[in-house]
Amino acid sequence: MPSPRSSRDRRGGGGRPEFLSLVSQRGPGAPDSPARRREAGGPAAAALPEEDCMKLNPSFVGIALSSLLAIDLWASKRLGVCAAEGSAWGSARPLMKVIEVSGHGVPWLLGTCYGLCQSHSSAAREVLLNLLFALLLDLVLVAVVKGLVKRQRPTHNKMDMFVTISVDKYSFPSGHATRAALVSRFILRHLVLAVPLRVLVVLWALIVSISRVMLGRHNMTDVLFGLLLGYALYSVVEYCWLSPLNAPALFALWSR
Ligand SMILES: CC(C)=CCC/C(C)=C/CC/C(C)=C/COP(=O)(O)O
Repeated sequence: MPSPRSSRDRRGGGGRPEFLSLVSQRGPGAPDSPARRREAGGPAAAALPEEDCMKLNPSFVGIALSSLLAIDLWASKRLGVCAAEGSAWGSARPLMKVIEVSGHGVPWLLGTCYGLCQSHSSAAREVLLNLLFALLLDLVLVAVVKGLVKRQRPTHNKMDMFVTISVDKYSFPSGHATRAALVSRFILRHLVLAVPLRVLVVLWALIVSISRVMLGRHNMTDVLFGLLLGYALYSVVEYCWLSPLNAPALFALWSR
């Protein structure tokens, strides 16, 4: 019966560490396997071929990513201080839930539609119509990414959120963070506000984002990616900006 030692030697160990992933990908019997090369010749033949070195990179990237995700899970759990009534900051949970509603899709959609119905100036109508377009685009994009990535919400999350749709059982990216970044960038660009109010808008976006982790709804990477996505999405909205010139039928509809 072969001893563990002899089977390690057969894989070409000989006291030197071996990258099993490479060996097992090619198989010990493959004609160009490192083991065969060592059997065939001197030190030059024992060196790893260039294509094998290239194949090492994905595993290093994989290890780096897994470590990052592990840190993300660990830190997000520690920061989930309002995840339940009994958590360290459980008494702040009701306030966090108010902040959650302030970044929810329903109030923003209803508020924008209400504003559109009430607006009498064409400039206000144009801005609000584009805000509505931005909010809908954001909902669709977040739903698509959540459906593709299918990352589960943190285990410490209590699923007691105000109005959700089916993909909201997934957590990547945070829809609240995406909306917060998108809406705040939109407001800063299209509303004339005094500096303190502009600061307040940015603070609101940050507080909504941080509260997602504190409530235990998300891991930090969900929120960070959400913020980036929302920020980038605003550029798309600006690029596709709807106006009476490029969408006359739409504006005619709202001016009736
Ligand atoms: C018109 C239409 C389909 C409205 C749906 C509005 C709605 C229910 C949006 C969901 C908002 C929500 C709960 C997002 C989840 O946010 P996370 O930060 O937890 O990802």
